[in-house]
Amino acid sequence: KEQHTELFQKAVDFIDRCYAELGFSADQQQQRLQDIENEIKESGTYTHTMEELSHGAKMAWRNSNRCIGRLLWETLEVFDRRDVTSADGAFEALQDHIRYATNDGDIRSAITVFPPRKEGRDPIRIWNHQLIRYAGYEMDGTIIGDSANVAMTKKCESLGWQGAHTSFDVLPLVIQEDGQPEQLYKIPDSLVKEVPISHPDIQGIETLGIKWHAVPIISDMLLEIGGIDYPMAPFNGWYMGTEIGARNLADEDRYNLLPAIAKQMGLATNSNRSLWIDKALVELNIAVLHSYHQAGVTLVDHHTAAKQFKAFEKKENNAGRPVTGNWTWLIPPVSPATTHIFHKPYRNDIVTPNFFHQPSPQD
Ligand code: HEM
Ligand SMILES: N/C(=N/c1cccc(CO[C@@H]2CCNC2)c1)c1cccs1
Repeated sequence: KEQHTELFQKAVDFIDRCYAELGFSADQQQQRLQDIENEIKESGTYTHTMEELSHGAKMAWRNSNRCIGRLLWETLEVFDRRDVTSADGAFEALQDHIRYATNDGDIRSAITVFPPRKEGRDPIRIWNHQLIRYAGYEMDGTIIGDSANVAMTKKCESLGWQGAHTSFDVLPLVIQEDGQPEQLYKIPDSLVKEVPISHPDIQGIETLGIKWHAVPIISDMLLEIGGIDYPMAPFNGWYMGTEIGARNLADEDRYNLLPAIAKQMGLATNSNRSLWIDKALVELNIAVLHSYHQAGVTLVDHHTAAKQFKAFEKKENNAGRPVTGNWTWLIPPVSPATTHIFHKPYRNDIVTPNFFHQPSPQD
């Protein structure tokens, strides 16, 4: 059938490049393609070997146009959990991922791959955007916690979850087996490493009681490799400081902390021209970088990250691979024009393997 041909074509394209990169011979490649053709004819799909899955996941990171952290694409730890089909089993695997990635602060980049989509059905899905995120509560006009997560918080409450209503309640995981009602799982507190935010010079900032979690673990994107879709493949790296200091804690429709920082700095906030917002923003980002360093938690500043991305560009050119990128995401939200990225264009061509946004399980 034509969709078998389409799938086989995607497999050929992937195996060609993957086996060339892994140094396999033309014969090994031909033999593998023959096996894949037979498997597709028999079952309508095909199963990646451990090696194909591992290298495919690394290629997907390397092809992520919006990612500034791609220099380290080959260091990704890949956990093959295609054996997991129950929500309970998935919860165990997710706890293993959090433990491995956190590594007491010396963060290790990892991805856990759960079973692929089969005949249009997803064996198992996670509803969370990231494994560790803070609840957001709407209380008569004001919001407590992370306003980005108000809907997810409501979803968890509808499933019986009750948060403590602090600004930093870690949300439970919502996991759904195909055709089953979604289930709630509380991540043990001992697994959630957090960093209290203080400033090296401005003492008052510590009194604000701000903190953030150590490890970002994206759990709602789809990993596509050679025509096979993996709708549940949570992956983590470490944060770039600006994500926390210039967006999560600074955006007006997130924690909106710039006025509070300015107050601790004794800045007048009644004139734009004084650039008080910019002064508060820089000091908050200094505080984030200082705090993660103090806590021994891996974090990269946006200048270092940009230099690493430059090294990635050079490495890819030497490998004869074009670098694709999404400029609007690659430039950092603080001092973008001080990085080389700002001053050059990038082609935003989509190359697979890659990570894609997908409808959330409730859609
Ligand atoms: C190792 C340290 C890493 C750093 C510092 C880093 C940094 C970043 C940053 C700053 C963004 C933009 C996020 C935003 O603006 O909201 C991003 C996007 C992205 N990163 Fe990385 N990254 C790292 C590792 C990884 C890993 C291990 C993967 C996957 C295996 C990955 C895949 C992606 C993807 C797919 C996006 C785009 C997400 C979207 O479209 O919503 N990154 N990265
Ligand atoms: N540092 C990171 N940052 C992000 C990477 C991908 C996505 C996100 C969150 O994206 C949200 C949607 C747009 N901005 C917030 C953050 C990483 C997460 C997982 C591996 S590295």
